[in-house]
Amino acid sequence: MAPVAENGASEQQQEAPQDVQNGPAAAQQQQEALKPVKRYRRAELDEEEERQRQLLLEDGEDDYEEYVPLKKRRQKEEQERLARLGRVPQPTSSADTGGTGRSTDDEQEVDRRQKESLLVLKAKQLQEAPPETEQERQLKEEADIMRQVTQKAALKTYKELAKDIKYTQAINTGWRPPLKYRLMSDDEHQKVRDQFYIICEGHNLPPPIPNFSDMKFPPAILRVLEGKGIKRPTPIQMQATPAILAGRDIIGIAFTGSGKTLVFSLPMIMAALQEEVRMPVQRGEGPVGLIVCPSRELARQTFDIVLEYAEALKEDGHPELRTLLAIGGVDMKTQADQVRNQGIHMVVATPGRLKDMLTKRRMTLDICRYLCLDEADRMVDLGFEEDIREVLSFFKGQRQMLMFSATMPAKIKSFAESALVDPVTVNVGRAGATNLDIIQEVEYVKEEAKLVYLLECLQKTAPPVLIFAENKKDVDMIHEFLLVKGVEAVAVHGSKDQEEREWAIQSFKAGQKDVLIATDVASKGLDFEGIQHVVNFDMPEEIENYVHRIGRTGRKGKTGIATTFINKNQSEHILLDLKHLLKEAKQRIPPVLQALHDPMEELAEMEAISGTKGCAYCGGLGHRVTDCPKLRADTREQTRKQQDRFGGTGGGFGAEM
Ligand SMILES: Nc1ncnc2c1ncn2[C@@H]1O[C@H](COP(=O)(O)OP(=O)(O)OP(=O)(O)O)[C@@H](O)[C@H]1O
Repeated sequence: MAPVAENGASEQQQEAPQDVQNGPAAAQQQQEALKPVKRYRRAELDEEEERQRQLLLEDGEDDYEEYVPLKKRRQKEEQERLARLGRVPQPTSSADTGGTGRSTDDEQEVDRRQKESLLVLKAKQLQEAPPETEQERQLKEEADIMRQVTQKAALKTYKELAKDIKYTQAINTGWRPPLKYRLMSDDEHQKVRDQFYIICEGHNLPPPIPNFSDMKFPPAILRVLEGKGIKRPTPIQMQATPAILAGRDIIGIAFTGSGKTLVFSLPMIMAALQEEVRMPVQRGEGPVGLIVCPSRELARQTFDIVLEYAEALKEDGHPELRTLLAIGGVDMKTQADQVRNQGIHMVVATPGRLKDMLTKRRMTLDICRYLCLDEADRMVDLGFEEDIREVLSFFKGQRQMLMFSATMPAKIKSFAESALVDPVTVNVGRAGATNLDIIQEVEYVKEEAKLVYLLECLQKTAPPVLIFAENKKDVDMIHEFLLVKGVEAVAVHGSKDQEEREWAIQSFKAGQKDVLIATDVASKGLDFEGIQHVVNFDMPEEIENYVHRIGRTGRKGKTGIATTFINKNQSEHILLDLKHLLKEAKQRIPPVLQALHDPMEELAEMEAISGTKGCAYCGGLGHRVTDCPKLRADTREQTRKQQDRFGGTGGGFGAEM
């Protein structure tokens, strides 16, 4: 007897007596219903499956693939393999052989293979595979290295990490491009990008807008821009400003002097204004927007710019926007009082002081929704990564995050991407490329002849001139020498106190001093008016620093000269990087660099296959990541730090025992 369905049948049986009263047809239907519902037997199920399959095929689903058990699949594959080798495959199952059993070598081979573990099979496969070429091996090695160096904890708050909070949409600012841009097609927007060499990545790209008034800035801001002779946006401003105004997270890469500061400062001012109008910032509150810079000098410069635009807005009757400069070397109490007494809208800070103020509860990021890391890669290089991570943990909700620099090696880019929500990358020129408005001259000068030759070099152009040296000691030595020779010179480096640093920069900016001698502290982001000539008293150890140093000239479309002294004290690596930069910028390559053996010439093919030019770690064009001196130095430094943490090289747990 067929099995009875447990629920369905019994319910139908209960309802039956009422329905029988409704005539013969109904009675017959009822009889059917009264039949016990049977469970399908296996054979019937197979028939049913076959029927469904036929139906699917009739419906045009002709990509149906019959399920074949793994064992059968392996046998089939093996037969095909043997057939390819020219050996006649034998039937393998007892069914196929008519129950004669397995007798041939091939069958035994198949049997043995089926019993082999996946690991053994994989090892055999590898043995059978064609040998790896040297290029393939190196590319794999490079990929491994990059995977290791980019595997860092994501830039997120502790709460976001703990609760696995992921933001998927950009912040809604309410800003939209004017209608005429919204009516334009994507192709039309792309034409504008192509015209200005703007390379953009990301979803739903906002349009490039080639004038400031269409970005909907208030008249006060347009007036200040015009007063500074800033009439048309530069390519990075054209594309990145609308994207930021629309609330998007951004990685902005453009050559030195291309106007990146305005790209992130103006939208921050607009965000602060919007917030103040919506709900005025009270005592103890703020900031709404935050810009973090790697040096005090750069923070002050950005702060001054923000102040100027905020003042102009106030003059035009907009609410007051208060801005705080939070940098080391200045009394923290004054900075904290400003927050406590009035509340602030915007902060421009260096990472150390910012972290201090937050941990000491002198300021919160409770209402902060805008964060920009200027010279982001340099900040990570300078060891501020952990400070930034800590600062981030003070945010209470989603923030719009922006990262800018002229150099952005792949390792930083992928690290940055971990923090950004649906980001837009705006690239104008290759990251790490030099500004083409700079004439780069490289001269071989013996160490002992450098000072004398420097004096001669200063004759190349009129002041102001900037001189860079790697070491503080050299900066002091050059400074003294020039003062003795009657040159109006000032000097800046990290060991000078804050007052001295500020005075030197201000007097040089104001044109009271002709020459500024500095370590790399002054190389990133500082915007000095009309520098004609940058002299590199030595070649920096990292090629990115060279790009930033010489980028102090050739700004605002003016041409500048950069002279770099090299000699045998420089490593071949950095000289090769330099040679490639000069080549890329179509500059004269001096014979001493021409003569260098260049391994990259042999690796040109690999560059084409991998699509990565030069080193993915530091951005140098003269070597690959497998040969990167910076990576080696960073690894050494990391090991040293780890050893320190565990009690020094000879100490640690071992020493305690
Ligand atoms: N659209 C513009 N037209 C003309 N000048 C501009 C424009 N935008 C900015 N500037 C001016 O160009 C100079 C360089 O700008 P900024 O310092 O922002 O460059 P940057 O890209 O940040 O350079 P760096 O990479 O060296 O930091 C500034 O003096 C600024 O006032």
